[in-house]
Amino acid sequence: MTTSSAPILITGAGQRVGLHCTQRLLEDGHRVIFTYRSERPGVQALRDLGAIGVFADFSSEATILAFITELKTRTDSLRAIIHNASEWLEETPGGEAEAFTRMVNIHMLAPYLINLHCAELLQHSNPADIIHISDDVTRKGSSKHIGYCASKAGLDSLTLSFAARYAPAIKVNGIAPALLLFNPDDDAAYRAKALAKSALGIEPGSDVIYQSLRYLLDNPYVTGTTLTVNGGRHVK
Ligand SMILES: NC(=O)C1=CN([C@@H]2O[C@H](COP(=O)(O)OP(=O)(O)OC[C@H]3O[C@@H](n4cnc5c(N)ncnc54)[C@H](OP(=O)(O)O)[C@@H]3O)[C@@H](O)[C@H]2O)C=CC1
Ligand SMILES: Nc1nc2c(c(=O)[nH]1)N=C([C@H](O)[C@@H](O)CO)CN2
Repeated sequence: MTTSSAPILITGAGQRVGLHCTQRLLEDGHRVIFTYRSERPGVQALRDLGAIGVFADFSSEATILAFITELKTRTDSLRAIIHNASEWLEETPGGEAEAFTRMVNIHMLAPYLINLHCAELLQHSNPADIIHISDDVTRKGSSKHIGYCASKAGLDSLTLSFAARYAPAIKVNGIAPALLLFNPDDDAAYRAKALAKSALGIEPGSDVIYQSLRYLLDNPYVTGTTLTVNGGRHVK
C-alpha cells in the first residue's frame, strides 16, 4: 500500500488514544502533524519519531483560528484530518455553562472551523478523509454527562453535513466508541460497572480506534458513516 506524502493531521495526540494512533500511523509510513495542549512525555516521544507537534487550544474561536493560521505555515497539503481532541466533563454546581461551552468548542466549533478552513489542504490528496471521534453515548444520552453527550451529538451531525458538502473529493466519517481506556482514578466498582454495560465486557484499549481509522482511510466507498465500536452495548 502506497502512503500519501501529504501528512495526516490528528488533534489531541499527547496521550492515550491519540498518542497510540499517531504511533501506528507513523509505523504505517504516514507523515503526521499532531496537536497538543500540554507538554507531556508523549509529545516528545512523537517528535522523536519524526512527527510535527503544533500547540493548539480549542477552547475558544480565537485560539482555534490561531491554530488554523499556524497549521497553514507548517504544511500546504494534508492526507486526512482526524478530530480526536476532547474533554469529558460532568455537570458540576456553578460550572455547568463553562464546561458546556468548552466542550461545544472542542467537539463542535473546532472541527467545524478546521473543516471549513482546511479542506483546501486536502484538495491534492486522493483519497482524502476527515474523521470525527465521537462517542456511542449519543445513541441514548447520558444523565451524568449531559453537555458532553450533546456536544458529541453535534459532532455526529457535522459528519453528515460535511460528508454531503465535500463529496466526492473528501470522505467524511465518524467513529463512536464506548469504553476504550479507563482513567487512572477509576475505582474497581466503576470499572466493574462499566465493563458490565457491554456484551463483550472488555476494556479494549486504543488499537480498536486505530483499526477503525485504518478501515476508513483505506475504504473508497464509505462516507457519512459513524462506526459503532462499543463492545455490543446496544445488545446488552
Ligand atoms: N477513553 C475512552 O474510553 C473513550 C474515549 N472516547 C473519545 O475518544 C477520543 C480519545 O479519547 P482519550 O484518548 O481518552 O481522550 P483524552 O481525554 O485523553 O483527551 C485527548 C486529548 O484532548 C486534548 N484536549 C482536551 N481539551 C483540549 C482543548 N481545549 N484544546 C486542545 N486539546 C484539548 C488533551 O490535550 P492535552 O493532554 O495536551 O491537554 C488530551 O490529551 C476522544 O474524542 C474521546 O471523547 C469516546 C468514548 C470512550
Ligand atoms: N475525552 C474523553 N472522552 C471520554 C473518556 C475520556 O477518558 N476522555 N472516557 C469515556 C469513558 O470511558 C466512557 O466511555 C465509559 O463509559 C467517555 N469519553
